[in-house]
Amino acid sequence: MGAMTETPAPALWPAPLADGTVHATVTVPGSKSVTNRALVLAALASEPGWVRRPLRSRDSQLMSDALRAMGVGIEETVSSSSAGAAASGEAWRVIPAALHGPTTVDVGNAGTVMRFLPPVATLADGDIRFDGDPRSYERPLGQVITALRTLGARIDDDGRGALPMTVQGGGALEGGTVEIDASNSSQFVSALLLSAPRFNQGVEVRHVGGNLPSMPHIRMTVEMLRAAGAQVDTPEAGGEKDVWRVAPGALLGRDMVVEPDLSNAQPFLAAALITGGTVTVPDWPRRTTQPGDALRRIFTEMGGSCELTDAGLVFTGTGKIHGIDVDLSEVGELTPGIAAVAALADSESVLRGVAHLRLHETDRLAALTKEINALGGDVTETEDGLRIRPRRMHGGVFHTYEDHRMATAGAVIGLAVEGVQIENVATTAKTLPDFPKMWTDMLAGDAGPEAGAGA
Ligand SMILES: O=C(O)C1=C[C@@H](OP(=O)(O)O)[C@@H](O)[C@H](O)C1
Ligand SMILES: C=C(OP(=O)(O)O)C(=O)O
Repeated sequence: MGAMTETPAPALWPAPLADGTVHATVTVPGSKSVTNRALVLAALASEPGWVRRPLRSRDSQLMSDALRAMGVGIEETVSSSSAGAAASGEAWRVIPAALHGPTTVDVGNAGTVMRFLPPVATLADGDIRFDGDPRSYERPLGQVITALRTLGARIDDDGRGALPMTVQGGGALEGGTVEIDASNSSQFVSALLLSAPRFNQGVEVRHVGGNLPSMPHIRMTVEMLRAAGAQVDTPEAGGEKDVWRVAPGALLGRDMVVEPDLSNAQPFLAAALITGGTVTVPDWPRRTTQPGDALRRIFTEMGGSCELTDAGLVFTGTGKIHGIDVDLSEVGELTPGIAAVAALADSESVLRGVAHLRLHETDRLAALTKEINALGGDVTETEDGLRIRPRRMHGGVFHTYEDHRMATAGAVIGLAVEGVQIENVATTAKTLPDFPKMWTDMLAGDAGPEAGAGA
């Protein structure tokens, strides 16, 4: 209906060029994956619990809004506890309740919400409709829908194996044994396991199919379930390969402290690597299931060095960046950031094992190839990843396809290439709403909510 109704083009954000080496301490907000699992487990518990230092972002907001819509109480508090730093700061009190519909869950473009909540909805009394961003209609969900039907659920969908759909919650789910092909997303396995203590028979999930990606995220699910009191059998604990079992039983209301999001630390560590500077990330866990921990190894192989100290992870670059030949199937969400660094390296890189990234926020293999090449780079898609030959790049618009990790990858390239403009940098709000400010603060010498506060 004419020009007045046209949506304005998203703003362009001039990615700052680094004018020297970066030296900063960057406090990274909580992990998306841990926050959204903690919320689900707390909502399914038999007593109230706490989620401390949660991530506050679009994906975690969608998760808490959806749980609230099904009846769960989530009270947001800020505590200045004398029990130590881990207990102070933002804390969400989660008060479980009988889940009910009718309601509609907006999943946005959050894989964790669109996969983890349909099993929860089977436990609700009433219809729970699932809808989301246009991309959510394209991201695979069919394996979860079919598995839930096998376990006793009633789901009304249009037969495409994707959103939108309605779970006709019956207040309980029988559970039992189910086979799924989770080669497109580890989240299918995590989804079935997370709610399984509340299924009458628990669950036995048997993955049948190609290579299962993102295993650390499945280990995160298992560890968090166990921390909440669930009994879980895993392949690692001497069980059958690709088979997980969760026994039925009550979940405890726990006090969970969310670790910093190590995958969101990636662009900041990359800045140290590229500029030959030092970036410290406080509270880097000594032991974690987060895939971002692999950055210590990967970015060291690409030319940096790091040390885990009492101040956190101290990562130092030399300004020299080496190419890498690496299988990223376990840590797929790190691919855009690694590709950005690889485009600036002194030799070719091959990133393997990540065909499933074509089904993420956007087709990440196509998007990275197109956008890096538009700046003069030389990237080709392979069957399961990317081949990146570094070449002198120039400025231009870096499109982000509503993918937070495309935006941060573009910012990394912009540190070394003048005139890169990131289209819709606001899309980083999916998991890191303060990214533009954190980035400019880092370049000024510090970043993060506690920076400069003497913390
Ligand atoms: O369970 C999780 O929290 C996640 C699992 C992974 O998904 P895929 O297995 O679909 O790659 C990861 O990429 C995503 O960012 C978060
Ligand atoms: C793949 C990702 O997200 P999602 O949880 O939406 O799958 C990601 O954050 O890289």
